[in-house]
Amino acid sequence: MGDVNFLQKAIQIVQQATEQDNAKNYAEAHRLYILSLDWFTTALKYEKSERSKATIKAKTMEYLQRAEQLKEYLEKTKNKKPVAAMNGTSKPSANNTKKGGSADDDEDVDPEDKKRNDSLSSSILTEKPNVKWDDVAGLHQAKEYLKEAVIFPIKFPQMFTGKRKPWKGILLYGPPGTGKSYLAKAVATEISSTFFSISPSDIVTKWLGDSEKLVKQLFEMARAANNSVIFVDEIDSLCSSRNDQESESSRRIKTEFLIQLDGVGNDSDGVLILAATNIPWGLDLAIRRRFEKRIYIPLPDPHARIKMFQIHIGNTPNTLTPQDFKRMAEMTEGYSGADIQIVCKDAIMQPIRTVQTATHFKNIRGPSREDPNVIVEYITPCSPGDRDAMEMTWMEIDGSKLKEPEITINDCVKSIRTVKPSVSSKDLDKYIEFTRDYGQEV
Ligand SMILES: Nc1ncnc2c1ncn2[C@@H]1O[C@H](COP(=O)(O)OP(=O)(O)OP(=O)(O)O)[C@@H](O)[C@H]1O
Repeated sequence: MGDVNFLQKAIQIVQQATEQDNAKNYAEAHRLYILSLDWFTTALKYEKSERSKATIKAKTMEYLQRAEQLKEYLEKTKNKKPVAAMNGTSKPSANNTKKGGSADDDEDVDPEDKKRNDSLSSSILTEKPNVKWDDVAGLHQAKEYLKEAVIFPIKFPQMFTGKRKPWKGILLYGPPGTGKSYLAKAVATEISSTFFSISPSDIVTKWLGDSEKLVKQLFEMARAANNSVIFVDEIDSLCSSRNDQESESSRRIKTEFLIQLDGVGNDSDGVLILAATNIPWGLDLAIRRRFEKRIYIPLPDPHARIKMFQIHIGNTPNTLTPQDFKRMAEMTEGYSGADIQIVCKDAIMQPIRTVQTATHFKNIRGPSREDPNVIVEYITPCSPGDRDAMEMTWMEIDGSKLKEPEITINDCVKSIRTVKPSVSSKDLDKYIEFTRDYGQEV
């Protein structure tokens, strides 16, 4: 789905949210506002125009604030505190109560609370993705830092006594698609202890109440689990720099994060906070300072790009040579890991397109899929001029007889030409500047 669709989808949902808001269906309006934020955030990632990005960001902030207003209203209503009904604008209007407009539906104490808590706990508790260190191409120094920060303290606790303490907070930052979340998944896979993975929507969406209590609960769980990692993806959405537009709820979440990051009043030993952002300059300064290690995750170098092509083409049948991989790496200067993954996914589909568009096929012999020692007959696409060419289409072929063509360098070159890099050199300058001032080159 192209980025234009992401934006259209976001606008469509937020229109529904506004309709529900105006109809005073505040719970549904809140849900739709939050849902639209996910789509706006995704559209933002793929948006190239700075002007459009600024507009999307402003609208996203506006809808987030409205969602938080509704959340606070719903929370207060739920707790039976009389409050002015939302008048559909961004602020509750005092005169609404004069009109008897207060929508204080007398709900009983909401039995859903516990269910929300449980569902939230399950959504943020341990996940064990199957990503090995070797699946992450390049980023050797970042991997070493993460092993030093996470693996060593668990494997060799005796080394971390007295003044030698494990790192408490590591911030991974860099352009979109460079492997920050992928590295976190590798950490989750490689460590034996508990890995908590949360995204901003977990904190804001699923809890119609004080999100900061959730942040506190999360850290308490992590401390109880001992030697655990909390991974916060897109932390800039939760802890952006202070501004007078931010809502009360955002302020409370940030304050709670600060308290927990400092381990104030709690023994937070054994908890590592790993966070990722592609907007490090948007982070609240106090939050940024509490991440002792700030590691820049850059675009991959040619060697890492070769490795990425090998990882993402994998064992799909292909005729690629080491020279071909080198050539693809040279052609993809400025591509992120995510861009290369998309190139590989497209290249892997090329043989399917060859079969779909072929007008001639021929018989070949090859090892059986069931038993490579047995040679069987297959049928595969060929050019019309081929000596054994038979004019037919794929619809006339018996499924198991088809031998799809192998991926060739031409397939890959065609895919590279259709997939453009998602990071501009202007974006890179901002990361280089941030790294010079606050970060660590790896
Ligand atoms: N270093 C890498 N090695 C192998 N694959 C990679 C690497 N970096 C990115 N990828 C591929 O790109 C996909 C997206 O990467 P990832 O989600 O880690 O990006 P990110 O840096 O977290 O991006 P964002 O900031 O947009 O969240 C991964 O699932 C993986 O398939």
